[in-house]
Amino acid sequence: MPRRERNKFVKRGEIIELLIEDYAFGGKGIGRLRNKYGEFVVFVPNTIPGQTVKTQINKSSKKYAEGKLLEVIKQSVDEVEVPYQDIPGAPYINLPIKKQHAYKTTSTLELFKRIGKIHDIETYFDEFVSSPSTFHYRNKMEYGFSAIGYDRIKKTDIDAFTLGFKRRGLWWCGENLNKDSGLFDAQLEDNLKNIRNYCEQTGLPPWHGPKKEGFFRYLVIRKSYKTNKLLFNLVTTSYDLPKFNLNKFADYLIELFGDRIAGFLHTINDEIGDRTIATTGSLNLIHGDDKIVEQLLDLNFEISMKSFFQTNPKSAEKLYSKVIDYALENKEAINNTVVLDLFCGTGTIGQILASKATNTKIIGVDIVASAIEDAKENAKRNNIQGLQFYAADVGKFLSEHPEYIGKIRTIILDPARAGITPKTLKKIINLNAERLVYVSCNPATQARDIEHFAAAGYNIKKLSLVDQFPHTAHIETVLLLEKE
Ligand SMILES: C[S@@+](CC[C@H](N)C(=O)[O-])C[C@H]1O[C@@H](n2cnc3c(N)ncnc32)[C@H](O)[C@@H]1O
Repeated sequence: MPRRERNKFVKRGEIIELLIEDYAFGGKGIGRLRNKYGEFVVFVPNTIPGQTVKTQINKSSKKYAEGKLLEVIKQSVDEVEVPYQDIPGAPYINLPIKKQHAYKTTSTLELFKRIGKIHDIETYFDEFVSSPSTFHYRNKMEYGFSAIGYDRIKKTDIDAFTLGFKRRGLWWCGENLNKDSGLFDAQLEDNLKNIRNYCEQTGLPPWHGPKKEGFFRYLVIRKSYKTNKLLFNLVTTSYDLPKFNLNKFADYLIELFGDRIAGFLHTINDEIGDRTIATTGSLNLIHGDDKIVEQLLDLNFEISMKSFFQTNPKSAEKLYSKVIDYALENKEAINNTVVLDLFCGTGTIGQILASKATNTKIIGVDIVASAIEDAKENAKRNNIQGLQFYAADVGKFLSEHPEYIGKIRTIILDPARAGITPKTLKKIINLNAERLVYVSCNPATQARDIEHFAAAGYNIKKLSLVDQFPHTAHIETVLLLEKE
């Protein structure tokens, strides 16, 4: 085995105090250790420049180290108080939104320089698109039950009945959400403690992570901003189910939320994996409807518990508008042509584009069959013509349809976080389209792919950043690429 090179500053496992001086892409705070040998960088995820933190080093190489955040010893002068319960999913909630935007912009542009080798990326920077709502923007939340809690004063695990989120970095340990986190629905989250009390009083056990046993597992809620309705899904194991009255629980939810309840579903998940939806097991409707309706740019979308839908619909409207603007910039390359919408999910982009273009045929491709079913249903409901959807792997689809080579002028790409595989990327390049609109939820993989597109003659024309998830490190990017 090759010998791991050591540095002269810090060892794995060591606990140190560190001043965070800078921000790197993906929400990593940068601290620096200095001694007679020079300067050494330590990354600490989920920290803010100006904070002094206690961190435990979990990666250490010759060039840099990375630590896990244990405690914020001193806050940054930039931090402000907010009236919400702090949760691991919103590490930057105390940082004013303008500062968050500035960190996201500089760190993303830096990434395009470093990974994508686009050293003049600023020249193509179009705009930073803010989320219309800074708080209460999410339309879905998954809360977990846990038999292990955490005593913040004694700093130790305790036996408990918790409903909320995992404690940051401790997969086995839950923490109660006792009030609004500022991200989802305030009424729902202010009532979560009542739901927890109701469940605890049944005497049935919450899930015990290490033992992989228990009855209550998750409570998943979807919200429609169009109708203000809530769709509930309680996930439990099956063994104690005869002791739990699902209809009575539905009545309790109605007592709490009245006619805001769209429906209540129950999922049986006996698998030990940490997922809400089991591959085996069942999803049963106990009360009301199994879907909610959401509106995006005047189109209606029916969303079931399982289907993918953008988590911040108001910001998704802005994201999609940007994609459509870039696509329609050259109308000649859209109207009366065939456009490929690759990695199309529930087909939202294709539907919006078809409704705004003239005589355009849009072919949507996604690997998830249920997303394609939803895409077809939604297109029918919105009465949009000219769309064809295929459930297939994009690479395989392109191999099976050589007739598109040289015939496509515009392609929309919106892959998952992993980006585009090298083989599929080659096939996309092979289509020889004039223009690509590439949307990404992970600019690191997008920047990697851009280097290949650039080598094939595609130049960046415009780049926009869209803030779909305020208070997190996530950022979505939209790129317009054109062939020389
Ligand atoms: C970011 S989502 C796209 C969302 C979509 N544009 C929308 O607005 O609904 C990425 C999509 O890529 C799909 N996907 C992942 N790997 C794929 C593959 N190899 N072939 C086709 N689709 C794939 C996923 O199922 C997912 O729906």
